[in-house]
Amino acid sequence: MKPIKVGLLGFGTVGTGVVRIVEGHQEDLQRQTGAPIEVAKVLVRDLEKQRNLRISSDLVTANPWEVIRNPEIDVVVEVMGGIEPTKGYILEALEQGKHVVTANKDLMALHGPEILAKAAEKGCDVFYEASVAGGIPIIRTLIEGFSSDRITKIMGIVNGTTNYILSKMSQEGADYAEVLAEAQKLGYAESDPTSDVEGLDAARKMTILATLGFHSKVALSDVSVKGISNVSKEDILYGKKLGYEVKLLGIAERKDDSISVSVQPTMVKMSHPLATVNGVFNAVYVYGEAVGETMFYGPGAGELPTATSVVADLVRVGKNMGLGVAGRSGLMAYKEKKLKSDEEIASKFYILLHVADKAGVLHKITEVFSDQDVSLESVFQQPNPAIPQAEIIIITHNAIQASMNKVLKQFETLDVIHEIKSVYRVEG
Ligand SMILES: NC(=O)C1=CN([C@@H]2O[C@H](COP(=O)(O)OP(=O)(O)OC[C@H]3O[C@@H](n4cnc5c(N)ncnc54)[C@H](OP(=O)(O)O)[C@@H]3O)[C@@H](O)[C@H]2O)C=CC1
Ligand SMILES: N[C@@H](CC=O)C(=O)O
Ligand code: NA
Repeated sequence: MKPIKVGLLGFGTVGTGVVRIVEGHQEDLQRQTGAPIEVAKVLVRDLEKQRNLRISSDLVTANPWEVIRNPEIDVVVEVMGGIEPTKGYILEALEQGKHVVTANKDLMALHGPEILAKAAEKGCDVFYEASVAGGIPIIRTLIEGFSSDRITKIMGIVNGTTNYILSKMSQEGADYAEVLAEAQKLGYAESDPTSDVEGLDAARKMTILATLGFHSKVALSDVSVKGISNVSKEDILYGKKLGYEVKLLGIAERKDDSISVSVQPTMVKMSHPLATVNGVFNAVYVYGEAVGETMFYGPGAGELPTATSVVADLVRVGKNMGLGVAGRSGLMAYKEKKLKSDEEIASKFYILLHVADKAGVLHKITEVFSDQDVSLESVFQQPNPAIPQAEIIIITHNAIQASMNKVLKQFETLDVIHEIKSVYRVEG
């Protein structure tokens, strides 16, 4: 039986996991694909690096063309990351008639349509399950499981690093910088963790999910993004007091055929299932008109969970090769895209203010809200000897962003408000 020969681009956290699973689960994989899967070549950047090799050192190269233009190789698995030179390598591999499996959300969010078009032209498969929510099979769920439904909302905790940080801050009062270093050590973070903590990694994943869920070409630039680097211990503490957990939430909604996609720290009501997702775990909540509410949960990053998705994609390629049906993974983005402006988006809001600790302050603040027709769900005030001022924590009822912006603008003119510390969207 002719083996399915695989060339790996990258042999870091995910690449090592791929080799481990291909080796450890070989018999089961072979039963499904009908042929053995063989890692034939592995590209790395630095040949001198100390590695725990599970393959013959002869297979390791620093020359990309030994993988991409190797006539023996059937499938290129891209787990090196980044946009360039990676995009060029993938396009060349497709040009050479090779199928591609990738974990690269940066690339798929920015250039997915171009890569998928090239694959369709060449009759090759491109699968990218690991690119969103590492070990959760959410991409094939959207493409296949919900092909009969109309999805109207996708809400996700789709970044493992930030969820790990926020959970440790909430549960153990841990220090932000220390937990980030831990997440890096555990192999969860991107090579530049700024894209994790500033929300860009989650925005890339939401771009992919929204494109698949709404059948419209959502661009990364359509996503409004805010990360967690300014989330304070205070926010987490006060959120808890009021019954909320702070989560970095991606929210994609379609209403009256207009789409909005955002990523931001959000107060999630503790009774909502997303509030209970902790550590490196991810979860994606999907609402379909026919199916109603669904939720998918699992590890969002890490060596073996991510590699599970990569190897599952490899099995799919192997099956398609056997059946002669490769090359049909094109992007089904057939709907015109209409974007909703941020100003029109309605939600509840959490606001933390530092104010003068004197009579009449609360009255002035509530007056501003009523001027803008924003009603309040709860207001909580306490002195804070550390500042020394008072802190006011407010949760509003549903209000559109435009009204909230006007409230915040008016707050800036009130001398009793010393600082608007935080403003977050509230869900649940
Ligand atoms: N880690 C995770 O949990 C997850 C990662 N991903 C995605 O998977 C991909 C890989 O991530 P991860 O394994 O963590 O990354 P690592 O940094 O651990 O590994 C990257 C590998 O690619 C090689 N490499 C990088 N750039 C080049 C280059 N220009 N030429 C040749 N080789 C190169 C590196 O070589 P060398 O070893 O010599 O440095 C290394 O072996 C990324 O796209 C990431 O976003 C997706 C889901 C989860
Ligand atoms: N850095 C990413 C890795 C998986 O995509 C994360 O933390 O989720
Ligand atoms: Na996935």
